[in-house]
Amino acid sequence: MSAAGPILELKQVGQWFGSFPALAEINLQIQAGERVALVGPSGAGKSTLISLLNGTLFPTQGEVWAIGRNLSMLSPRTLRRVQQQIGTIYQRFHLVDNLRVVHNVNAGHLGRWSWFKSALSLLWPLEVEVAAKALTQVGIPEKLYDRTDQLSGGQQQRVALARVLVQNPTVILADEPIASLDPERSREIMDLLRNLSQSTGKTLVMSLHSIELAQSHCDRIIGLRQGQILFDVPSTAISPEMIAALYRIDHEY
Ligand SMILES: Nc1ncnc2c1ncn2[C@@H]1O[C@H](COP(=O)(O)OP(=O)(O)OP(=O)(O)O)[C@@H](O)[C@H]1O
Repeated sequence: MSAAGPILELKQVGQWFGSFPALAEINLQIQAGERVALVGPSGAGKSTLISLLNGTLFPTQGEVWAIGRNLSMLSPRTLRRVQQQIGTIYQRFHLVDNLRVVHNVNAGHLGRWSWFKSALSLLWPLEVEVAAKALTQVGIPEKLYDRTDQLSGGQQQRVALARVLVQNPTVILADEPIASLDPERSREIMDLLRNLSQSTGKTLVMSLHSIELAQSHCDRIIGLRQGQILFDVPSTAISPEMIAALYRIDHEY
Protein backbone atom coordinates (compact mmCIF):
# COMPACT_ATOMS: atom_id res chain seq x y z
CA MET A 1 0.00 0.00 0.00
CA SER A 2 1.33 3.49 -0.79
CA ALA A 3 2.05 5.99 1.96
CA ALA A 4 -0.94 7.98 0.75
CA GLY A 5 -3.33 5.02 1.18
CA PRO A 6 -5.83 4.69 4.01
CA ILE A 7 -4.38 4.19 7.48
CA LEU A 8 -7.27 1.88 8.39
CA GLU A 9 -9.29 -0.20 5.99
CA LEU A 10 -11.93 -2.91 6.19
CA LYS A 11 -12.63 -4.91 3.04
CA GLN A 12 -15.85 -6.93 2.91
CA VAL A 13 -15.59 -7.66 6.62
CA GLY A 14 -17.99 -9.96 8.40
CA GLN A 15 -17.81 -10.94 12.06
CA TRP A 16 -19.78 -13.88 13.40
CA PHE A 17 -20.10 -14.90 17.02
CA GLY A 18 -21.30 -18.48 16.68
CA SER A 19 -24.31 -18.17 14.39
CA PHE A 20 -24.82 -14.47 15.17
CA PRO A 21 -23.63 -11.96 12.52
CA ALA A 22 -22.34 -8.99 14.57
CA LEU A 23 -20.98 -7.25 11.46
CA ALA A 24 -21.69 -7.89 7.79
CA GLU A 25 -20.24 -6.56 4.53
CA ILE A 26 -18.31 -3.72 6.10
CA ASN A 27 -16.23 -1.71 3.64
CA LEU A 28 -14.50 1.27 5.14
CA GLN A 29 -11.45 3.44 4.54
CA ILE A 30 -10.09 5.91 7.06
CA GLN A 31 -7.34 8.33 6.08
CA ALA A 32 -4.52 9.47 8.35
CA GLY A 33 -5.53 12.38 10.56
CA GLU A 34 -9.29 11.86 10.20
CA ARG A 35 -11.52 12.10 13.28
CA VAL A 36 -14.29 9.56 12.91
CA ALA A 37 -17.23 8.79 15.21
CA LEU A 38 -18.99 5.43 15.20
CA VAL A 39 -22.57 5.85 16.34
CA GLY A 40 -25.57 3.56 16.56
CA PRO A 41 -27.82 1.70 18.96
CA SER A 42 -26.60 -0.80 21.53
CA GLY A 43 -25.51 -4.02 19.89
CA ALA A 44 -24.96 -2.37 16.47
CA GLY A 45 -21.36 -3.60 16.35
CA LYS A 46 -19.33 -0.51 17.32
CA SER A 47 -17.11 -2.23 19.92
CA THR A 48 -16.66 -5.21 17.63
CA LEU A 49 -15.42 -2.87 14.90
CA ILE A 50 -12.94 -1.25 17.31
CA SER A 51 -11.65 -4.69 18.38
CA LEU A 52 -11.10 -5.58 14.72
CA LEU A 53 -9.22 -2.32 14.11
CA ASN A 54 -6.76 -2.93 16.95
CA GLY A 55 -6.22 -6.59 16.15
CA THR A 56 -7.68 -7.99 19.36
CA LEU A 57 -10.25 -9.74 17.15
CA PHE A 58 -9.74 -11.21 13.67
CA PRO A 59 -12.60 -11.09 11.15
CA THR A 60 -14.42 -14.27 10.21
CA GLN A 61 -14.70 -12.88 6.68
CA GLY A 62 -12.80 -10.24 4.73
CA GLU A 63 -9.68 -8.28 5.63
CA VAL A 64 -8.72 -5.64 8.16
CA TRP A 65 -5.74 -3.47 7.24
CA ALA A 66 -4.03 -1.10 9.64
CA ILE A 67 -0.95 1.01 8.94
CA GLY A 68 -0.46 -0.79 5.65
CA ARG A 69 -0.68 -4.35 7.04
CA ASN A 70 -3.33 -7.05 6.79
CA LEU A 71 -3.71 -7.86 10.50
CA SER A 72 -4.74 -11.49 9.94
CA MET A 73 -1.51 -12.22 8.05
CA LEU A 74 1.03 -11.05 10.64
CA SER A 75 3.27 -13.06 12.94
CA PRO A 76 2.51 -12.42 16.64
CA ARG A 77 5.66 -10.32 16.88
CA THR A 78 4.85 -8.12 13.86
CA LEU A 79 1.25 -7.81 15.05
CA ARG A 80 2.53 -6.47 18.40
CA ARG A 81 4.67 -3.93 16.53
CA VAL A 82 1.66 -2.73 14.54
CA GLN A 83 -0.47 -2.69 17.71
CA GLN A 84 2.12 -0.43 19.33
CA GLN A 85 1.02 2.14 16.73
CA ILE A 86 -2.62 1.81 17.73
CA GLY A 87 -3.60 3.09 21.17
CA THR A 88 -7.00 2.18 22.60
CA ILE A 89 -9.00 3.90 25.32
CA TYR A 90 -11.92 2.06 26.89
CA GLN A 91 -15.09 3.06 28.71
CA ARG A 92 -13.93 1.36 31.93
CA PHE A 93 -10.43 2.82 31.52
CA HIS A 94 -8.62 -0.59 31.78
CA LEU A 95 -6.23 0.62 34.48
CA VAL A 96 -4.74 -1.39 37.32
CA ASP A 97 -6.62 0.07 40.29
CA ASN A 98 -4.18 -0.62 43.10
CA LEU A 99 -1.13 0.81 41.33
CA ARG A 100 0.06 4.38 41.49
CA VAL A 101 -0.77 6.58 38.52
CA VAL A 102 2.84 6.67 37.28
CA HIS A 103 2.81 2.88 36.76
CA ASN A 104 -0.42 2.95 34.80
CA VAL A 105 0.92 5.75 32.59
CA ASN A 106 4.18 3.84 32.11
CA ALA A 107 2.19 0.85 30.85
CA GLY A 108 2.13 2.83 27.59
CA HIS A 109 5.76 1.70 27.16
CA LEU A 110 4.86 -2.00 27.30
CA GLY A 111 5.79 -3.69 24.05
CA ARG A 112 8.69 -1.28 23.64
CA TRP A 113 10.31 -1.92 27.02
CA SER A 114 11.95 -5.25 27.83
CA TRP A 115 10.34 -7.51 30.40
CA PHE A 116 13.16 -6.67 32.79
CA LYS A 117 12.74 -2.91 32.39
CA SER A 118 8.98 -3.18 32.89
CA ALA A 119 9.45 -5.23 36.07
CA LEU A 120 12.14 -2.90 37.40
CA SER A 121 9.94 0.12 36.75
CA LEU A 122 7.24 -1.35 38.97
CA LEU A 123 9.73 -1.25 41.87
CA TRP A 124 11.36 2.03 40.96
CA PRO A 125 9.44 4.04 38.34
CA LEU A 126 11.53 4.74 35.23
CA GLU A 127 11.17 7.63 32.79
CA VAL A 128 9.14 9.51 35.38
CA GLU A 129 9.58 12.76 33.48
CA VAL A 130 7.85 11.27 30.42
CA ALA A 131 4.91 10.17 32.57
CA ALA A 132 4.83 13.57 34.29
CA LYS A 133 4.77 15.37 30.93
CA ALA A 134 1.88 13.20 29.71
CA LEU A 135 -0.05 13.90 32.92
CA THR A 136 0.57 17.63 32.46
CA GLN A 137 -0.83 17.37 28.92
CA VAL A 138 -4.03 15.83 30.28
CA GLY A 139 -4.28 18.37 33.09
CA ILE A 140 -3.51 16.32 36.24
CA PRO A 141 0.26 16.64 36.85
CA GLU A 142 -0.24 16.53 40.62
CA LYS A 143 -1.64 12.97 40.51
CA LEU A 144 1.61 11.23 39.50
CA TYR A 145 2.02 9.26 42.72
CA ASP A 146 -1.64 8.94 43.73
CA ARG A 147 -3.22 5.52 43.88
CA THR A 148 -5.26 5.09 40.72
CA ASP A 149 -8.40 3.84 42.47
CA GLN A 150 -8.52 7.02 44.53
CA LEU A 151 -9.11 9.17 41.46
CA SER A 152 -12.49 10.15 40.08
CA GLY A 153 -13.78 8.57 36.86
CA GLY A 154 -12.85 11.64 34.82
CA GLN A 155 -9.34 11.67 36.29
CA GLN A 156 -8.93 7.94 35.60
CA GLN A 157 -9.89 8.49 31.97
CA ARG A 158 -7.21 11.22 31.84
CA VAL A 159 -4.70 8.67 33.16
CA ALA A 160 -5.77 6.27 30.39
CA LEU A 161 -5.24 9.08 27.89
CA ALA A 162 -1.80 9.86 29.37
CA ARG A 163 -0.90 6.17 28.94
CA VAL A 164 -1.81 6.45 25.26
CA LEU A 165 0.27 9.65 24.97
CA VAL A 166 3.30 7.76 26.34
CA GLN A 167 2.66 4.98 23.84
CA ASN A 168 2.64 7.71 21.15
CA PRO A 169 0.60 5.75 18.62
CA THR A 170 -0.31 6.87 15.11
CA VAL A 171 -3.95 5.91 15.61
CA ILE A 172 -6.12 6.37 18.70
CA LEU A 173 -9.22 4.22 19.08
CA ALA A 174 -11.66 5.04 21.85
CA ASP A 175 -14.50 2.69 22.74
CA GLU A 176 -17.19 4.77 24.43
CA PRO A 177 -14.55 6.83 26.24
CA ILE A 178 -17.10 9.01 28.02
CA ALA A 179 -19.87 6.52 28.76
CA SER A 180 -19.24 6.53 32.51
CA LEU A 181 -18.62 10.27 32.91
CA ASP A 182 -20.91 13.21 33.67
CA PRO A 183 -21.62 15.73 30.87
CA GLU A 184 -18.99 18.25 31.98
CA ARG A 185 -16.21 15.63 32.34
CA SER A 186 -17.34 14.07 29.04
CA ARG A 187 -16.85 17.31 27.19
CA GLU A 188 -13.41 17.81 28.77
CA ILE A 189 -12.23 14.34 27.68
CA MET A 190 -13.66 14.87 24.20
CA ASP A 191 -11.87 18.24 23.97
CA LEU A 192 -8.60 16.58 25.01
CA LEU A 193 -8.99 13.86 22.40
CA ARG A 194 -9.87 16.30 19.62
CA ASN A 195 -7.07 18.72 20.53
CA LEU A 196 -4.57 15.88 20.68
CA SER A 197 -5.61 14.65 17.26
CA GLN A 198 -5.59 18.19 15.84
CA SER A 199 -2.18 19.13 17.22
CA THR A 200 -0.40 15.86 16.35
CA GLY A 201 -2.27 14.68 13.25
CA LYS A 202 -3.13 11.39 14.94
CA THR A 203 -6.09 9.52 13.50
CA LEU A 204 -8.97 9.24 15.96
CA VAL A 205 -11.79 6.70 15.75
CA MET A 206 -14.27 6.54 18.60
CA SER A 207 -17.60 4.97 19.37
CA LEU A 208 -20.03 7.39 20.95
CA HIS A 209 -23.60 7.50 22.14
CA SER A 210 -23.84 11.29 21.86
CA ILE A 211 -24.59 12.48 18.32
CA GLU A 212 -24.08 16.04 19.50
CA LEU A 213 -20.50 15.35 20.66
CA ALA A 214 -19.83 13.27 17.55
CA GLN A 215 -20.81 16.29 15.44
CA SER A 216 -18.87 18.84 17.47
CA HIS A 217 -15.67 16.78 17.79
CA CYS A 218 -15.40 14.61 14.65
CA ASP A 219 -15.20 15.33 10.91
CA ARG A 220 -17.02 12.19 9.86
CA ILE A 221 -19.80 10.09 11.34
CA ILE A 222 -20.46 6.45 10.55
CA GLY A 223 -23.88 5.12 11.58
CA LEU A 224 -23.96 1.39 12.35
CA ARG A 225 -27.20 -0.49 12.67
CA GLN A 226 -27.59 -4.25 13.08
CA GLY A 227 -24.01 -4.84 12.02
CA GLN A 228 -24.16 -2.80 8.84
CA ILE A 229 -23.20 0.71 7.81
CA LEU A 230 -26.38 2.76 7.46
CA PHE A 231 -24.57 6.00 6.61
CA ASP A 232 -21.05 7.34 6.39
CA VAL A 233 -21.07 11.13 6.03
CA PRO A 234 -19.28 14.34 7.01
CA SER A 235 -20.58 15.45 10.42
CA THR A 236 -22.10 18.54 8.84
CA ALA A 237 -24.36 16.33 6.69
CA ILE A 238 -26.16 14.53 9.52
CA SER A 239 -29.94 15.05 9.43
CA PRO A 240 -32.71 14.30 11.96
CA GLU A 241 -34.08 11.70 9.50
CA MET A 242 -30.76 9.84 9.53
CA ILE A 243 -30.69 9.81 13.33
CA ALA A 244 -34.30 8.59 13.48
CA ALA A 245 -33.55 5.77 11.02
CA LEU A 246 -30.43 4.81 12.97
CA TYR A 247 -32.18 4.46 16.32
CA ARG A 248 -35.58 3.27 15.05
CA ILE A 249 -37.00 0.46 17.14
CA ASP A 250 -38.46 -2.35 15.08
CA HIS A 251 -41.45 -3.75 16.97
CA GLU A 252 -42.21 -7.40 16.40
CA TYR A 253 -45.81 -8.39 16.82
N1 LIG B 1 -17.58 -12.10 22.31
C1 LIG B 1 -18.84 -12.14 21.90
N2 LIG B 1 -19.55 -13.28 21.87
C2 LIG B 1 -20.82 -13.33 21.43
N3 LIG B 1 -21.50 -12.24 21.00
C3 LIG B 1 -20.86 -11.06 21.01
C4 LIG B 1 -19.50 -10.95 21.47
N4 LIG B 1 -19.12 -9.64 21.35
C5 LIG B 1 -20.20 -8.98 20.87
N5 LIG B 1 -21.23 -9.83 20.66
C6 LIG B 1 -22.55 -9.47 20.12
O1 LIG B 1 -22.33 -8.74 18.92
C7 LIG B 1 -23.24 -7.65 18.82
C8 LIG B 1 -22.47 -6.36 18.68
O2 LIG B 1 -21.87 -6.08 19.94
P1 LIG B 1 -21.00 -4.76 20.16
O3 LIG B 1 -20.49 -4.82 21.57
O4 LIG B 1 -20.01 -4.63 19.09
O5 LIG B 1 -22.12 -3.63 20.02
P2 LIG B 1 -22.02 -2.07 20.36
O6 LIG B 1 -22.56 -1.34 19.18
O7 LIG B 1 -20.63 -1.72 20.78
O8 LIG B 1 -23.03 -1.96 21.59
P3 LIG B 1 -22.99 -0.97 22.88
O9 LIG B 1 -23.30 0.39 22.36
O10 LIG B 1 -24.08 -1.51 23.75
O11 LIG B 1 -21.62 -1.11 23.49
C9 LIG B 1 -24.11 -7.72 20.08
O12 LIG B 1 -25.32 -8.38 19.75
C10 LIG B 1 -23.31 -8.54 21.05
O13 LIG B 1 -24.13 -9.25 21.95
